[in-house]
Amino acid sequence: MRSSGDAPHIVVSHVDKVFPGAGREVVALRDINLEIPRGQFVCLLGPSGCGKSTLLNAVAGFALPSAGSITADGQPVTGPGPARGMVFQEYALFPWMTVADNIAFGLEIKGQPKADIAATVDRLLAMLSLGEFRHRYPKDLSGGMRQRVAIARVLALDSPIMLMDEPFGALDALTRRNLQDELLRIWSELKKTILFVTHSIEEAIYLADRIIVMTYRPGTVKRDLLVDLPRLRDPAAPEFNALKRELGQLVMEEQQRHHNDEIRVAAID
Ligand SMILES: Nc1ncnc2c1ncn2[C@@H]1O[C@H](COP(=O)(O)OP(=O)(O)OP(=O)(O)O)[C@@H](O)[C@H]1O
Repeated sequence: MRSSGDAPHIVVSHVDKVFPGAGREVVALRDINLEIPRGQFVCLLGPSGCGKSTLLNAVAGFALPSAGSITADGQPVTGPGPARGMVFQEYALFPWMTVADNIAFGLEIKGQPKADIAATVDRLLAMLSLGEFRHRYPKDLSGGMRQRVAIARVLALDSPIMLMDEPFGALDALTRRNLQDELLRIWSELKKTILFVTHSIEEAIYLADRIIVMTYRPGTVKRDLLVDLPRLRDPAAPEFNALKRELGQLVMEEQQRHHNDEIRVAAID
């Protein structure tokens, strides 16, 4: 028998998600089955519209599946819960709160003692190199700094699972790489399970233990592959490039289907 430590941390079982539409419904997900072990870094990869965010939101509990089931940290997902922290592309910070207060917010809601909250905030400010910015407001920060605060805010809650929806999509290339490296450092230190949405093939190969390539409408698992390259990975290395070519082909096929679908819909309208 397996101990709970060996049980998959996230289980997605026969999940469908159908959005009703005027005239035509959208099958965003069809029969998704995934078992994600504790501590694995998984990227969901695919072109726009293939259901990556829909799947992430289903695991988060924001939008439940039309059919099938999801368990996370051993519990059925029936809504958002403390085991699953979410980082969005749009930083989702409170603009009227300082950096430190944004990080402290969730802990205050939980009613933690003030001294514990202060200690956690100090630790996270240091971990994400935000010490100098603790009294600043989000509007006075760069996009990269805001995203550091968003990550710190989720880490404050100590969720074993981090769900990340294109968190670095709006950042310039250098800031993005910098935050990818920070995330890898934090992940290896804190041993979180991460489900990370991206449409960047390079980002997926740079970060993930495992890449799930999704198909466009209906969203299904097209390829589920393990990335067996040592970290930190070198995007110029031949093995990295070989994988990039292989995944590029898969993603392009789905992009083409997306394109054809748009032409078909435009012709009907
Ligand atoms: N609330 C909704 N109502 C109707 N259709 C929706 C809704 N949310 C998503 N969809 C549709 O479901 C499909 C999957 O969308 P989803 O946002 O999950 O894709 P994605 O892969 O995350 O794309 P992107 O990278 O553009 O965010 C799309 O065709 C989208 O139009």
